[in-house]
Amino acid sequence: MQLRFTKMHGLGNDFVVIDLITQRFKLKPHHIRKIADRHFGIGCDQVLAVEIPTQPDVDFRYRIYNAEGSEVEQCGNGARCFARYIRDKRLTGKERIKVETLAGIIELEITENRHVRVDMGAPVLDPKRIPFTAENQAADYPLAVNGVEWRVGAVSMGNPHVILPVADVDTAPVAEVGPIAEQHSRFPQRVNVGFMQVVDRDTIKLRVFERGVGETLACGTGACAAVVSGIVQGKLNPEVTVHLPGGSLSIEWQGAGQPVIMTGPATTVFEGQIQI
Ligand SMILES: N[C@H](CCC[C@H](N)C(=O)O)C(=O)O
Repeated sequence: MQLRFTKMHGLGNDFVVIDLITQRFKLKPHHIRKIADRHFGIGCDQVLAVEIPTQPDVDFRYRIYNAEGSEVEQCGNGARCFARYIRDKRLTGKERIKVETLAGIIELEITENRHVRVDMGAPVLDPKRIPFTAENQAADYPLAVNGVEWRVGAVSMGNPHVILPVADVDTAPVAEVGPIAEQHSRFPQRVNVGFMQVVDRDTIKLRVFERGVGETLACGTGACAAVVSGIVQGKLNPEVTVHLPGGSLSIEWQGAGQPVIMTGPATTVFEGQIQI
């Protein structure tokens, strides 16, 4: 079958977006792996599917698949691209759209400077719901990775994140520690691994080794999780600029029970068709 797709990225975290409303097709893991393959397919970090919602009072359903084929709960950079896609394809005339994801409903808004503002919902800090094995909820936790004891943050944005503090992201052991931490036994659903350098109370630098992908140029939910962890640890103010290798995001969190607001760009690169 020929599938129409749109290639997009959010700060270099790249996506293949497929409209499964006008194209009836059931994506299976091996399809995802072929589409995501940077040599034998199109190439991307994640595949995003646009679907009809299953819940009332929601505009669209947004399904997210990591390059390895696994379906995941949430994707921040993907959410911004999803909003841009819906707007550019004129699939809605609304300024704000409600989107159903595995992690729950998120609200997307296209701002005047073509950036996208996303209400990512409230973060989850209860270890049991991340999920993360720990006696009690804490601002940070001891975690032994490859024989080194780290003090890490653990946060879910619908998907699990562990945040490792580093003095300099440029020399952070992402390639060595990322894959080991991703599979750590205390994260039963594996985990996205963030390496966070606090520059000042309003600024961090971040690199992320993503679950099911590897290091990406940016991770939206990773940026949200890192800021939440830094605020909980008393290191950051409520509005933070997050500098990632692919660019910068604005993240805002006013505290427990409040949603995390992420604002940043979304870019369409090209359209195409793939025989699948
Ligand atoms: N790898 C993530 C999903 C994509 C998240 C990322 N691309 C973002 O922008 O949030 C996971 O397995 O939870």
